Amino acid sequence: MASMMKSFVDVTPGSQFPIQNLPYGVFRPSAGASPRPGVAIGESVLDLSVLADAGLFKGPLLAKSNCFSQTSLNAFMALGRPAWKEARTTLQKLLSADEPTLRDNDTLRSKAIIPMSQAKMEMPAVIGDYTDFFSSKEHAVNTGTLFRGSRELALPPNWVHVPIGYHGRASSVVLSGTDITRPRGQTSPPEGQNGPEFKPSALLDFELEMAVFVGPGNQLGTTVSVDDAAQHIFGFVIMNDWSARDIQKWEYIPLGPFLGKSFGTTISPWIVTMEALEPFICDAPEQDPPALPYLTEKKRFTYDIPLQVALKPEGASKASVICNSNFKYLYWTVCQQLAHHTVNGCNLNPGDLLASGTISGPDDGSMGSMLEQSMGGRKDIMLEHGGSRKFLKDGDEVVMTAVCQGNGFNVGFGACTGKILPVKM
Ligand SMILES: O=C(O)/C=C/C(=O)CC(=O)CC(=O)O
Ligand SMILES: [Ca+2]
Ligand SMILES: [Mg+2]
Repeated sequence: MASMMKSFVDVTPGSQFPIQNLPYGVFRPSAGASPRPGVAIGESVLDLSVLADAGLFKGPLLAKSNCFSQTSLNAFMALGRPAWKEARTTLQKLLSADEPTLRDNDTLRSKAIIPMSQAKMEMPAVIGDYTDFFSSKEHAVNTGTLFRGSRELALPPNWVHVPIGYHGRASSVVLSGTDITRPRGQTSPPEGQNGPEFKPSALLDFELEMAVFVGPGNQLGTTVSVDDAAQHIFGFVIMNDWSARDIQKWEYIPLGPFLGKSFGTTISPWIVTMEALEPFICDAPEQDPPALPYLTEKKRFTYDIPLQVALKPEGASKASVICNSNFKYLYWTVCQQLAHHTVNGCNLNPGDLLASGTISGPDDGSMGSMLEQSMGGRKDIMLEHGGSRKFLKDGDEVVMTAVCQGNGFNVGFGACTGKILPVKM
């Protein structure tokens, strides 16, 4: 049984990275070394390039592949689920407590397994294109009310039929830990003035999201059906879609978000695979009205992934939790998003990033942005360890985490963090 599996590598009870997880990332074992693929195990990183060099991927799909000698995971992503399953089987065997190959080979083991504290994480993939959806009904109603007035007009009439999204900016997707500079830009005319202002954003916000990396893509002019969509998804990361609400509000009609969101988007470094998430499959919300046939799944499912956001002001010793949400709340599933993205023949490529949209839940504690929590800046968000906020201040660090609680083990995502730097002169 998967839950009974144990590794010879030290994994403390409650670790986010037991042998049941094995998320993929790209890291440098030392500052001067080249980036290479690895998996997280306990407090360590297993170097897949070392295993590949030692000829330890012996299965039919990976024995001759050079995908683990690359500086990104794109080539591995492109191989598809049978190769991903082969890799997982090989890695779980090599890492298991009763398998001597790596466990008893001191030279190989010390080369292949390094402390995570020593590893410098890099972007896991070259992201060609990044799309952000808008799939939480709670978030859509909350922001719609704040941006457009009444709760009745909040949800656009297309929302329950179309998984709405916008094309984001891939160049500014950055890895967890990267500082984010407060953007400046145009904002609405202040009371009594008729021209816009140009100033540092005063309404800087986070958006709690998850995103999937696309595996095998599709040719331009072809589609991926909703029931095949899962075969095109490699795995999940946590994502923070930083948003400057004052810039966004002035610019977004009629073409959607532009500079209010393209100044930085942060992802967590470890990609948790669909295989690792299997124990956390659950029902997705029922859809009313029913979706069009091309969006109707034979078996509709999503994942139970508890999410948390904490805010740590500059100099504070502790971060204050300000949101507890869950991936399972989303109305549109990742399979519906991916099928919709390709239904016009648009091609997806390995390494493309599809983000869920802000994940808000049904109660006050589960709102995935400060815009919602502060009711558009009308209410203070109290920080449990002191202070309050309406929007982000310079020096604030936002820490997003996600841990699935399994039967005797956890499957975690690590953290997606970023700190706000003052606007640059
Ligand atoms: O309601 C709006 O007009 C805007 C909403 C957003 O800013 C959300 C967006 O980026 C999509 C999402 O994260 O759900
Ligand atoms: Ca977003
Ligand atoms: Mg963004």
